[in-house]
Amino acid sequence: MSANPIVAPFPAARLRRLRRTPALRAMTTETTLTPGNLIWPIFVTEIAGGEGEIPSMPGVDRLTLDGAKRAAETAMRLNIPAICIFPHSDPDLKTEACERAWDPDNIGNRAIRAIKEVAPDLAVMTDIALDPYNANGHDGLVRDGVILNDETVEALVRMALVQAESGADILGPSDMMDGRIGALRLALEGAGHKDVAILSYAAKYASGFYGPFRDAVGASGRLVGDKKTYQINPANREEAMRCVARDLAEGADMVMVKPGLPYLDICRMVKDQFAAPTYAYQVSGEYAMLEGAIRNGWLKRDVVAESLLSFRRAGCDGILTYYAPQVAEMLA
Ligand SMILES: NCc1[nH]cc(CCC(=O)O)c1CC(=O)O
Repeated sequence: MSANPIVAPFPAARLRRLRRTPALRAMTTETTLTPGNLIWPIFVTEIAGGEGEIPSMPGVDRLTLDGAKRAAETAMRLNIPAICIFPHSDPDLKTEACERAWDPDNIGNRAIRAIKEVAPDLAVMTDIALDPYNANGHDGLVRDGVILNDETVEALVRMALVQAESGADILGPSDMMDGRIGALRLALEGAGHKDVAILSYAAKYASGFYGPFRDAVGASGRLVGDKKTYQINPANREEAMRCVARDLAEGADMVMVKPGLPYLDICRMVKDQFAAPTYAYQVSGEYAMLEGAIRNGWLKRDVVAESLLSFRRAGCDGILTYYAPQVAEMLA
């Protein structure tokens, strides 16, 4: 936005004139929020009795496969174009080698197929990272306390091909290893999955706001150390721009900034610099903050739509948010 608005001196300019009535306000609304802007992240469990509310995300449930199907139908009814699957996998089957990440019958892949059965037109997005299947909770393979980059990328490629085979429309690499987008794109082309899109978690920060998510997928107790050797330092902007530039150059179709609200400056920079499809993830900790305050009566529920509108104002084409169904219902 480089325009230089001309404002007449008062009283020639009375900026309140255009705020006076709902009609005038509607005419001068600059940004919009529609269900088409939303991607709905869901948690799917394979553990008997693992379904139900996530304590640190009140109002968000872990779903069974049947629950995931019902969510897909809800998304279709509400015109939410995409659902994003996060697996809650059996802790006894987590290993250091993470083999289950590329098992066609892991809960993530079963959920893709289940959703495609009932809602073939719904876009299904996945998560590509080893953490749901990793004994130590990291997104990458670990040897002697070091997160291995290149070996992890090979594992991610295996994981991605199986997800594509299972019917995923959009792959979401959330691991922050170097070189994964190029490797994924090459492998997808090679395997005939040329139309599978990649939404890269390109600017993903080492944030404290992921806490409730790690509870939701059962990774909290396991994580040894932190993710600072692969996720971006929250102090950095330029580094995020390099990550986005690199991922687009390697073949990402869309890019994401994560977390959302505390990183709106990054969203705006990405949109302005790269003019690519840009998404933000309003992460679990942001959900917990809003929902906690709302449930305590400290905030009214309309802050939810306001928070999502702020992403649109910051240049995002869409938002991954646990509030997707609630907001879509409100907008309907
Ligand atoms: N691959 C891990 C992953 N994928 C999505 C989220 C966070 C989402 C949220 O907090 O809502 C995380 C957590 C992490 O990096 O530890």
